[in-house]
Amino acid sequence: MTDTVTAEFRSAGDGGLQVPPVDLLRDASLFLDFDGTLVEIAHRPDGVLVDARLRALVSRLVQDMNGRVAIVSGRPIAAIAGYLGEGVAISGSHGLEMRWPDGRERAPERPATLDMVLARLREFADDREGLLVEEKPLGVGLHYRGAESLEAEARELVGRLADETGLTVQSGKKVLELRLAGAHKGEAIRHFLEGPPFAGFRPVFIGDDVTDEDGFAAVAHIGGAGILVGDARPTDARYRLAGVGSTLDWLEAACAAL
Ligand SMILES: O=P(O)(O)OC[C@H]1O[C@H](O[C@H]2O[C@H](CO)[C@@H](O)[C@H](O)[C@H]2O)[C@H](O)[C@@H](O)[C@@H]1O
Repeated sequence: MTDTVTAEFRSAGDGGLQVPPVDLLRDASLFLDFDGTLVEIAHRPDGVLVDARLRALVSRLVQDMNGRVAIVSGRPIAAIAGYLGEGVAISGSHGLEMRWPDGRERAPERPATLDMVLARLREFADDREGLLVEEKPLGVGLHYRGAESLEAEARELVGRLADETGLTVQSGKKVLELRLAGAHKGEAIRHFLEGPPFAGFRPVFIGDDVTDEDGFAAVAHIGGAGILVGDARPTDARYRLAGVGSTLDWLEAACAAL
C-alpha cells in the first residue's frame, strides 16, 4: 500500500457513508463494476490501465470466495475478458449479456437499428472535434469527454434517435449510450444470485457511476450492501470508498480477512 492511497482509504468516511468493514466479504457474493471502480477513468475507453496487481487481486478473490465474484459492467463481456481474463463471471452491456462461472452465456440478438444509429452518430462525430463513437455489440456510445461543450447537442441527437428506434438512452461519465432496453445491472445481479455459486450469499456490489445505482438498489433490497466509489452523492449504497486506489486497497484487505 502506498502512503497516498492509504490516506485516501482512511479519509473516505465522510458524506454520511462510512468505509465498509473489512470483514464485509465473509459469506458474501461479490459484484464489481469496472471503469471508475477497478480502473481509473481515462480520456478514451481504450486508454484504461489494467496492471498485474488488479489481475492478481481478481484471481485471488475468485479463488478465496469459491467463485462468488462477477464483474458487472457497461462494457461488453469480450472487452472485460480481454482485460481480466476468462476466470471470472461477467455481465456486460449494462446487464444485457451474462456469462456464468460454468461458461454458460446468454445475450439477446443485436437490434438491426443499431447499424443506422452507429452511422448517424459517426456522421455527427466526424464533423465535431473531440467526440468519439464506441461501437458495442448491443449499443453505441457517444463520448464527449474531449468536447464537453457539445454535451447538449449530443443529448438532443441521442434523444431523437432513441425516439426513432425505441432504443434506450444510458447516460454515464461523459458518455451517452443508445442500447437495447430490457436489462440493467440490478437485474444482472439478481440473475447471478438465482443459482450457484452465488445463491444464498449476501450480495455486495461496488460501483461508481449513476448506472451502478440499479445495482445498489438491488443488493439493498435483498439484504446486501452497496459500496459507492468516489464523491458522496444521493445513493442507495450503504458505504463509500474515496477512489479506485482505496477500493483496491480495501479489496486486498477484505480478501485477506476472509
Ligand atoms: O459499467 P462500467 O464498467 O463502469 O462501464 C461504463 C462505461 O465505461 C467506459 O466509459 C467510461 O470509461 C472510459 C475509460 O475510462 C472513459 O473514457 C469514459 O468517459 C467513461 O464513460 C466504456 O467506454 C463504456 O462502454 C462503458 O459503458
